[in-house]
Amino acid sequence: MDRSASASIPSATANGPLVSFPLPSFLTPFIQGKDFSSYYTTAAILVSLLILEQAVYRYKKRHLPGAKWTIPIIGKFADSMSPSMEAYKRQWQSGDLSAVSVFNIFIVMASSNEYARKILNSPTYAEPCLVHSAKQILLPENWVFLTGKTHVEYRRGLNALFTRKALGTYVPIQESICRKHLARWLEAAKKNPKEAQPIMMTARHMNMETSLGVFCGKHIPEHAAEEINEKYWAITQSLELVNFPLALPGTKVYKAIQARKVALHWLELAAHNSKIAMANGAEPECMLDEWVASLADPNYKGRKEFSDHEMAMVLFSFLFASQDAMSSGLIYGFQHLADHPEVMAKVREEQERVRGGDYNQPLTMEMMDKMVYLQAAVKESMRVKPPVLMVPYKATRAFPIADDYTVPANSMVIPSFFNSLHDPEVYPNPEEFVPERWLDPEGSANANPKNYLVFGSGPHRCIGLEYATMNIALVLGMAAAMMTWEHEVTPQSHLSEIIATIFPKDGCRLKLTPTNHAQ
Ligand code: HEM
Repeated sequence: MDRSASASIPSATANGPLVSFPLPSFLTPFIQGKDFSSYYTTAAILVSLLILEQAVYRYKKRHLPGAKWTIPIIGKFADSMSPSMEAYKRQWQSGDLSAVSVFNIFIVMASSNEYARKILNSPTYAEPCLVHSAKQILLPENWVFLTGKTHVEYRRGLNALFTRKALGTYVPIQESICRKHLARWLEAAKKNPKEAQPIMMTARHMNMETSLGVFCGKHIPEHAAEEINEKYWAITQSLELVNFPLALPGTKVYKAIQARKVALHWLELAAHNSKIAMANGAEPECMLDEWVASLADPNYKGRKEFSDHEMAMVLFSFLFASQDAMSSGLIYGFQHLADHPEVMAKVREEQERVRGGDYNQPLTMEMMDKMVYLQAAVKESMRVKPPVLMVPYKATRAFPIADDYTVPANSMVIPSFFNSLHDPEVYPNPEEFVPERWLDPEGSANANPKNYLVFGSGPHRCIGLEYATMNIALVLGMAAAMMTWEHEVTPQSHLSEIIATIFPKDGCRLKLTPTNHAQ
């Protein structure tokens, strides 16, 4: 071994190791010309760090269920790259609270209703942290990252966009876009009437156009909605728990950032156009108009000035929060109705009754209110297959979540909704799709609203929940009027793919046939 070069390294490490032992010959090429002692030092530091990593993990985990040792450095990274329902269920069933570590981020999963709700309703201890890439995609100044009082105040101003009056303004936009898309689906089905087609991407496309139509009305051109839709898939794909840290060209986060730039460009333009239209005395026709009108209302208390960029960021946060969740809810809605012909028949009967046999009559909020059975079916569909399985929060300080366990400060703490929504005490036969359970006001489902965590709970509870439920009902009701659909069940139909939200693994393959009411 050539140690002659040792004189050239700093004196503090030049004296060689305290204990020497023979080195395997395969290592010698790597240490040619280097001071051997530095390798011992480096190795000792590395081993100490790895031991420390395990000790810290064990110290934080205490008695919680979870692996006794964490995989050095990466932890359960591989699992987080390819999440599966089965693995999640195992985790949730391992305990009301359980522990994992990914890249040294210590994570506490909360699966019971009590603990999930406690996290969502303890803003002094925990705040949403979304996925790792969210700040790069949404921009750090986006309102969704506000916390505490500033968040509450900002959000209060946005409530004007989801009042019953505002929702009523959106119904005609939703209806016309829905009719247009379903007619397109039927046109495409005509070319190959015997073959089922997956609705995964076509349903996403309809949702995107509906959202942009509702948010921006005529202030955004149709081709912009096409462009945003085309690029948006890059954003969905970037929503992994942990991403490659640098947004270098070619990475998923880089592509998502490019997609956001396109979306923000069009949304800013729409905000600008809405302000001009409202200043010229137009009636509100979309969400932006409702917002501008609410700011001009003399009774409105709160901040009155929002730049085009700020408005665009709010709309983009809505798109970000809704595109995947709404698509998941809608696609499972189609699948559940097709798999339960007895429910489908009741939905059709209700459509006939509420529309009085006139399928050209424009839909209104009052008509939507009368579709009680359809609404129960939508609620039940999202209970059985909750679009959002869990929401990552961060413990902003030591969080005494249970008598015998405190979540260490800066840990991730993840309330999971599945067990609450599948609690057999509240929802007997929880795996079964039974809309009737929502029709009995005294029944256990309605008596335990705290279990229905589809939209979260507490200060960050979904702001768009009424709109989302109404939109899914509107599309399914319209589809029930315009077509029949048959589900081609494959071995993958009842397995869930997790891409930010959950989807049937085969994309939900449907064979569509027009009814007499499809124009
Ligand atoms: C089926 C569709 C949807 C589902 C299942 C869903 C679910 C959720 C969930 C679970 C949360 C987190 C709640 C919490 O932390 O407690 C959330 C938050 C949020 N959702 Fe939704 N959502 C849906 C549609 C929408 C729509 C249509 C919009 C807007 C138009 C929207 C806007 C938001 C926003 C802005 C937040 C964050 C609220 C805040 O931090 O204050 N969501 N949603």
